Amino acid sequence: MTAVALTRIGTRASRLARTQTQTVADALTAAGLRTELVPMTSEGDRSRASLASLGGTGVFAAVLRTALLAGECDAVVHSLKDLPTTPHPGLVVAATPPREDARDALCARDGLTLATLPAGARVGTGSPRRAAQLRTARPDLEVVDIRGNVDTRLGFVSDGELDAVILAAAGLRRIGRADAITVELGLDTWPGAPGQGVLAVEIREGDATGTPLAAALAGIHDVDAWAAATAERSLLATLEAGCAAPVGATATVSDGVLTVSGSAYRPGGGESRTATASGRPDEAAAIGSAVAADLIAAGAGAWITG
Ligand SMILES: NCc1[nH]cc(CCC(=O)O)c1CC(=O)O
Repeated sequence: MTAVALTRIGTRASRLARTQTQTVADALTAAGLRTELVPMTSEGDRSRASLASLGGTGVFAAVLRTALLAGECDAVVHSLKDLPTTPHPGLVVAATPPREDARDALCARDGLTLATLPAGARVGTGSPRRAAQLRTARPDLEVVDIRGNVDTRLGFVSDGELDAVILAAAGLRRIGRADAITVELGLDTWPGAPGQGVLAVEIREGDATGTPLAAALAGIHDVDAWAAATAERSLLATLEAGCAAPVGATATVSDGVLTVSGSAYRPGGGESRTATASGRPDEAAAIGSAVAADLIAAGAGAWITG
């Protein structure tokens, strides 16, 4: 009798990370693998310092990737929007399951909306994109820079310190806190981060072909989520921007056509540019960079590097 090898899946300790990783583990178990979660703490979780001072994009992913390469686990699950756009040597994203909600959500006290928040209301976010979108939509609000996991951020509203926070709808749904959402912000006027709502399962390159793990991951891979994420991330990479850039992107596949829209915001608010293109899903990367080139041509470059 041959025992099924154990697949160890590394995860950060936050409730969101554990829930996301468990979802993937359950799907792999259903596909016949034996799985086990291996919790890890990243510098991004330990520290309250700004993300930029910790090294920016990728601080959350770094510990998991090191453990994966060291053989301490066999797979890791990332929120794709937190993953740098440059591939990591020796590792591959082997699966993106079907996308969750790509929208941002306003979580406000007393059921308030973006339109009904009173002038001067304090709205928390640590994201330069969300801050710029807020300053553009409602220059009369006070944007407050916050850090912390999803529960910590929601706590700022329930304890009265803030009037609202903006979070990803996907994360709130995954941890069962959709009840905190007062408004889902429409992607047309409020695009989310490139890759938002998409999970990425990363494994060692050497395990990517001919293994039971690769076969099981192929079974949970969603080609539309992959095409959309590829286009959005290519847009970000062409802008030479990271997850902290004031850039939103939204791509969808419908009737075999991939449509990609990107928006860049002046960090202080008041101005933005949007560009759109469409084509075949297998041209996702090229379409994403074409949209980025249009944004640069329209003058958005200064907001990203400056
Ligand atoms: N940067 C933190 C982060 N990374 C992924 C998610 C939510 C899940 C997702 O977008 O897939 C969140 C929380 C948030 O932005 O509210």
